[in-house]
Amino acid sequence: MSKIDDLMERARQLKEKGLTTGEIADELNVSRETALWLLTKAKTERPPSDVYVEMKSVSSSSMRLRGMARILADMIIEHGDPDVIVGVATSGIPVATMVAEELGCELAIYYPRKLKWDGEESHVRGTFSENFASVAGKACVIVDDIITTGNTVLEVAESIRKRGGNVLASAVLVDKRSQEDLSGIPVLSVLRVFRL
Ligand SMILES: O=P(O)(O)OC[C@H]1O[C@H](OP(=O)(O)OP(=O)(O)O)[C@H](O)[C@@H]1O
Repeated sequence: MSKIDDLMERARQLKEKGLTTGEIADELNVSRETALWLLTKAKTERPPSDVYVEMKSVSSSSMRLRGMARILADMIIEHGDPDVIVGVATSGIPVATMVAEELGCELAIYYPRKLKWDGEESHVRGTFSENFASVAGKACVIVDDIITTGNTVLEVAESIRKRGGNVLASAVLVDKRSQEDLSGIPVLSVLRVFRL
């Protein structure tokens, strides 16, 4: 099965489970336009300009993830001296844990709004887990696996600031947005995807 066929099948299965096009886009880490194309036009029209990043070869191995975490940790220390690494659920948690260990930082966990969305409530907020470190009064670095639109990082940054924390930077394995910063927050990444 080709990668496109595989993605079409995954998109179809997610749709059957009741996910919206936006949720399918998040799940597959592609743009909304690409998710819609996979669901409706992949057999007839050329795809929108987008890239699909296969993370499984890294995320299925803790040893490989540790290698990536070391690279991020090395980049983070050039940007300051964080107290707390904020891991974004779900896929950001393993790499954030390893980055925190590398840097000797505390670990906080943030559950983004979209993970709590149940299709009804529009006022749902993301939350920090009470079982991990607090961000209040601390220098924080947000760690996730991938940036697609940047909305998740911006949501986490807003929540950190509301709780009295300071955002030093965000650090991800792959940055599909490819800009130096997100509303002034430096974006550090192992790989950055540029559209030509
Ligand atoms: O830059 P954005 O457009 O906000 O997208 C990036 C977010 O999307 C992915 O999460 P996903 O919703 O797939 O959940 P997961 O962490 O459970 O894989 C990824 O892990 C980031 O958290």
